[in-house]
Amino acid sequence: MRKRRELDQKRFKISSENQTYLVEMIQSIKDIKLNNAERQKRWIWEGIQAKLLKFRIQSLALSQYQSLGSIAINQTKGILISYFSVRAVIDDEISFGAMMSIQYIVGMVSSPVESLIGFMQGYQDAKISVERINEIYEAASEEDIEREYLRVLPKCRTIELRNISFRYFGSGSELIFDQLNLKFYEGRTTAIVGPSGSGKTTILRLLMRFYSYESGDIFIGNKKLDSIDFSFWRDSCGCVLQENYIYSDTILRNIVIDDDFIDSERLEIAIRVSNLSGFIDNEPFGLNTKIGTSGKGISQGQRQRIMIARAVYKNPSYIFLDEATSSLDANNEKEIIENFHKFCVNRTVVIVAHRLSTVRYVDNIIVLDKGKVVEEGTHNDLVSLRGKYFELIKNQLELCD
Ligand SMILES: Nc1ncnc2c1ncn2[C@@H]1O[C@H](COP(=O)(O)OP(=O)(O)OP(=O)(O)O)[C@@H](O)[C@H]1O
Repeated sequence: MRKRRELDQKRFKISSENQTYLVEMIQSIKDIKLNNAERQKRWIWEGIQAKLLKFRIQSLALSQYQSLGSIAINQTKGILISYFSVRAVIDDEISFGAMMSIQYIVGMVSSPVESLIGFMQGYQDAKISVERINEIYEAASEEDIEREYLRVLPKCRTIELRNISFRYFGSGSELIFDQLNLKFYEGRTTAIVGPSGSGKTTILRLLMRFYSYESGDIFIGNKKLDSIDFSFWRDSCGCVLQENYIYSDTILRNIVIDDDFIDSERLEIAIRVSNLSGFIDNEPFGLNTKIGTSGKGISQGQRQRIMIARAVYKNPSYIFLDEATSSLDANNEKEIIENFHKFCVNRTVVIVAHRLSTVRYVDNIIVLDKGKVVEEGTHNDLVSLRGKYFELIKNQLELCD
């Protein structure tokens, strides 16, 4: 059993590696062609297949040993019983007829014994599978089930990060934030700007509670974010992240993800704000047009607009946008930003952006560098400061002037 479990664990690991690799290959097929990397990638794939084959042979050998063992036990038992019953006949202890009866009974019993051994093997396999499924069932929940969580937002909706220290698991010992302090004021739009890798997206991920921080706290008004129910909090947030996913479903079901009942008023607002009506009207099935892997292909700009509509449909109190308009053409971007400004009144909004067009008119800009706040203020304040913000956007300013 122990050997079987060990083999199964190894096979599971290598099968997962195989699957991850295949998914990555399918997703990056154009890039592989572009870089003429077919041969190199195929070698890696063949290496994984060879490892898989090795484990398959090992588990096949183990099954053979087990069934050989059961045959050997069965045959030895038959030989021993024949031997002793023959000896008993020779010693005149039993009659020849009795010996024949014993042989007959033993023959009748051996088939159920073989089935029992087969059953034991099947039972071991089933037990290993159940153990693996249980690992998922028994995985700790995001929330502590013993604790009571708030299902109402505090009156004050300002978000405050106090002394947050955070590092990604497995990325060495490097802290992404060391005692970071930040405020996103209620009812205002704050933009986070900064060089690539400065930690902008990570802040949004922490706000969405995808990761836990090492120390410090995030406050919503006077309540710790930790004390608010996870799903309630995520329901209160409309989020457009770079990792958002388009499902293989209709446009409608990509905007309205989890509601059985579709609120037509909210849907209309979502389509209007994200400027999607032209795109939807041009499709023969309108909102019911299938998109995603098994549907109609969509452009990056259309994808972003669907994500914006998804966030708006939730009618959230908080909006977090990560480069949400980076793939839009200038006209679409302008219209969507204007629509969004109207929609965001009285909502707390955090925008991560590189484009000046997105951050220029926000209430507050936070400039992040290597996980630290280096400047903060309005666009005009920061431009006249001629510091880091100015450095970041000066090329775009020249284009605008
Ligand atoms: N999933 C992850 N695992 C490990 N490290 C990560 C992960 N995501 C980001 N990082 C690291 O965290 C740091 C901050 O990354 P983040 O994506 O927050 O930066 P960013 O300012 O949003 O960058 P960009 O403008 O390029 O999107 C980077 O050094 C990056 O290498």
